[in-house]
Amino acid sequence: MTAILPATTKLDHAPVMIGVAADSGCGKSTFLRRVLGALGTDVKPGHTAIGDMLTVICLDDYHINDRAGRKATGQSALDARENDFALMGAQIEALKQGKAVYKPIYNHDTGFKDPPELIEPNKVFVVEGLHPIYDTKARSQLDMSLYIDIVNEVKFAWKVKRDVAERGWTEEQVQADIQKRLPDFAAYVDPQKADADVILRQAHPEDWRALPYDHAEEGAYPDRQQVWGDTEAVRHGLDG
Ligand SMILES: Nc1ncnc2c1ncn2[C@@H]1O[C@H](COP(=O)(O)OP(=O)(O)O)[C@@H](O)[C@H]1O
Ligand SMILES: O=C(COP(=O)(O)O)[C@H](O)[C@H](O)COP(=O)(O)O
Repeated sequence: MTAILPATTKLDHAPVMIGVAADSGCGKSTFLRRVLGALGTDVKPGHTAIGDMLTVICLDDYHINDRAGRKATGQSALDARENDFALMGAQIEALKQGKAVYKPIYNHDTGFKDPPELIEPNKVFVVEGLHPIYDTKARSQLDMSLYIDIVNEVKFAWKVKRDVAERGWTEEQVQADIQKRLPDFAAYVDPQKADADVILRQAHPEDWRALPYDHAEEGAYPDRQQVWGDTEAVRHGLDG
């Protein structure tokens, strides 16, 4: 199957391309679901969130191996060798040029790769995941890059809660996985901060338990602004 092809949708301008990087459990998907919700456009049902003007692509789809394959290599999904940066860079470049792509899919529920899906042009693309700023080719296509930097205590609690509730793991399994992934986080994910245009941090991480967040309330959640209003944006590179 051709991975890059002419688009059926034509754009007047090149799309805006934004990268959002963070470790697992830092709230990337939650944050971007809220952005899509705030835009108020319809979102097509499917693996990738495609709204009327914004498409959010999850870069986990570029994992080379499925879960069993990673078990065989003994490498985590954070390891650069487990991610197809050549295809990721080529497809992000193609989307930026207004082309369509057949993007692979990694299915977190099954741990398998699903058949590729067609992604057509859109006005704005967000590419979110563990490594949007890691590789030069993908990074060079971005108009803006953002790194979400959440303290360990908070992100690990969020990850445990989500992976137990939504991905079928036990708390012990998630804790063990977190410990196993720590060196790869330091080697492959955290360094992207140096190249990010913007770093988002919680201003008061010690208060996180007081936040009235509940996944079940998604869609009818009254305090969205409040939660992310508690976030400090640190701008890099403006002072030279
Ligand atoms: N702003 C937030 N406030 C409170 N809890 C949050 C927030 N963002 C995310 N979470 C919690 O963290 C979990 C993981 O978030 P998610 O968006 O899936 O992370 P990522 O996509 O970075 O792996 C969510 O299921 C939710 O329980
Ligand atoms: O860490 C991530 C992304 O996580 P997130 O979606 O939380 O950002 C990897 O995609 C999974 O570890 C894949 O491995 P598995 O599916 O075996 O856990």
